[in-house]
Amino acid sequence: MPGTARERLAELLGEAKSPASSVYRKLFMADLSVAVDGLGPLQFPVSEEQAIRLRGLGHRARFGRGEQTLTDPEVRDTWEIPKDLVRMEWTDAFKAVLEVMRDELGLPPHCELTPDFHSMLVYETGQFFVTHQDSEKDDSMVGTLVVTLPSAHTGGELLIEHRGQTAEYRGSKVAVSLVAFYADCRHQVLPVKTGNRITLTYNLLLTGDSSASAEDTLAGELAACLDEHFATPVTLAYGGGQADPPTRLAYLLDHEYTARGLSWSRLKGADADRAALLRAAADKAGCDVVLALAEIQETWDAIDSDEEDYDYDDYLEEDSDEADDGQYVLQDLIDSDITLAHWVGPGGGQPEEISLTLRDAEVAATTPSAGLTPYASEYEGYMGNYGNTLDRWYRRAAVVVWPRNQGFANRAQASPAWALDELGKMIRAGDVTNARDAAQALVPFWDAAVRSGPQDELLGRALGTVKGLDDAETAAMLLHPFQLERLVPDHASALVDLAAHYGQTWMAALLRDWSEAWRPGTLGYSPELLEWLSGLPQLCTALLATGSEGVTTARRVLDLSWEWFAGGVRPSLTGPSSNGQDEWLADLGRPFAGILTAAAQAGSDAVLDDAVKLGHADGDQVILLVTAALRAAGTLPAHTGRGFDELAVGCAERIRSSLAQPQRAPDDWSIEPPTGCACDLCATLGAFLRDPKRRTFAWPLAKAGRAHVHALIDMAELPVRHETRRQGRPYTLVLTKTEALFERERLARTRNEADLAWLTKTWKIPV
Ligand SMILES: O=C(O)CCC(=O)C(=O)O
Ligand SMILES: [Fe+2]
Repeated sequence: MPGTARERLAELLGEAKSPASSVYRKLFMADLSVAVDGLGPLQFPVSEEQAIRLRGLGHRARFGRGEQTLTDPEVRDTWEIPKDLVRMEWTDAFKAVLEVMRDELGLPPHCELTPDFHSMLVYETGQFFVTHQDSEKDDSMVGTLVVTLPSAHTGGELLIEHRGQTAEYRGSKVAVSLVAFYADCRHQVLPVKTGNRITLTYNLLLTGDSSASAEDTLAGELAACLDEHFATPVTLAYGGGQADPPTRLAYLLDHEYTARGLSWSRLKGADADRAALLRAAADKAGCDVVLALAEIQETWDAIDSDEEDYDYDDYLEEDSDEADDGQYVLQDLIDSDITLAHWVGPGGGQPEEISLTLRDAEVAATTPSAGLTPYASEYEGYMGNYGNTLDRWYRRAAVVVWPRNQGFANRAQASPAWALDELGKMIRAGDVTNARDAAQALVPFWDAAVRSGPQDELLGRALGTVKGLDDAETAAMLLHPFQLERLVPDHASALVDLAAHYGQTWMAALLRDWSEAWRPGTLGYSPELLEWLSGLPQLCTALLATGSEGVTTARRVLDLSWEWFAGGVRPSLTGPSSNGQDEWLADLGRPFAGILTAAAQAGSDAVLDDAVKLGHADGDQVILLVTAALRAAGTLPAHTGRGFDELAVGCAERIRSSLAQPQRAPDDWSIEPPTGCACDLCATLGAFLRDPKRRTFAWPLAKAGRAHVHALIDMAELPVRHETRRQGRPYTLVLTKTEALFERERLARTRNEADLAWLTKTWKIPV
């Protein structure tokens, strides 16, 4: 068999026929003769007359319930012919049929199924036997064989249940029917509707060694595939060389399951047999198994089949995202993503929520996902990178196998919270060396695993755990994937404990590491981070409450916060303003106030001084930022005044001088041009904007030029209307200065007056 170990494994599991639990065969009438004392040989098909005479020899059949043997025609209504009156003779065909049945029941070839005659039964019209299970009368009894003699009758079907499925068997008028079933199957005989149903029942005994069954052999082959899989380095795509052997194998089952319905005992159809085989194989290979739920997304290059028949259907279907999946023809698989989202251990129980993204080399499946029905799909028309794509989502159960000694790493990757708890347990048990070793096993995937999980919750656990490792480097490694803005007041004491344990240099490096992702200029894009800055006073209060190590730690947090905030805001304080930017600056008031308040609490003089300095920045924009911060200060826990007072004074001064500027004359149409571009077009534009007399400008300009000018005007929100007159070549761009120029300045003045009044009143600034 060619291919990788995991491909062979999938193929073996696909071919494995699950053994039947009941089987049926027919023999010729000539293969059996039955003689009954007092009646002579039976003629096949058994006539009504012979059946009546046969009944005459019998008695009501009993049935077993617990220790008792009862007769109750409500439960079992049939005639039993005393067994010592009956003699059967079979041809060799009987033995051959028993061998076939043995194979189909999944029993090993070197064993023998021996029939042990049990009873002869006659069901006359109306008689039956309700659902029951046969008692195993002998240690070697594995099942029952029911032989229905040829006779004309209807009804009297033998129903046999197994794993929620029911098989139905009927007798024949012209043949001997044989049904064999395992002793654990519940079964019943439905009422006979016409005629007589006559059966011989046998206990089926199994002799010979059944330990090396076919299943056993298959499990051995599968185990060999697992051994090879876990020992073979992975060949990376695109000539990327070789990587370590895989640490897990996820075999995808074929049915869809919900997280709640995920259970070893509720697997459907062939899934149950395959899972059982794989478990047996894993056991042989020294591996552990879990049953997981896989979320699968596949992106296919696809053709809309409607587009193929342009002439006919094109007009029928509007373009739509809602994919009628069957309408598309799949071409190539562009991308596939398989993530395990839940799992249950080998012993079952509640599914645990996890998250583990699998690599291709870790997945095997007998049925590719494309051969199943997705639970959702979405079609996207031509997007540039690819042609048309069809996204499909599947949810499949998976049996996940890993070598026993890789159990910790596998579970840890799927659930970092679990890993931290386990480390904690080892530490508490005094097993620190082991805990350190286990932590080292996390290195290859720890960052990615933490970053894809619920970081807020994890950080608390991590802070509480790493001190006990008593190893600065390992502790730093475990904390590395987190971000500074995940810190909340509840973490304060654990964090300060670490500073005390590993030293302030270690803490400084950790905090810097945590703010590494705060790239300059990302200020505008992180509402979450701005919210965190606004909450700094609470965090600092908690840190300061822990004592002097807490003060140092709080100051470090503030230094980093201020460095990033000031770096982000400074470039926006100079240059021309726009409405969008004004709004943004006003939104920064709360985080600014948060930093200042916390800095005052922690006595971070450097931060406070620098903030006051920022308040003196050139440009009127700073007024917006500072007044927003001062207004926000009212909503923060009592500020100490230091910093805020100086800012308030500076701001009031600033507003006064702005108001003292002469107002724009009614005929002054000059506009301050945007900075930043030094091209010829911008020079021409600038000259027009600055000119107090010119209101309109008809500018013949080719398309690219017009686009550049449009963009500039829109971005700087200049009070200038732009229209393109589509006449002549090139077209003419017509620019017109609008009344908004005066309106905006009037508004700014009104706002400044209001702010000044508020400042002088609330911040007690001398008028
Ligand atoms: O008569 C049959 O088909 C089955 C009888 C039976 O279930 C029994 O004897 O236990
Ligand atoms: Fe039975």
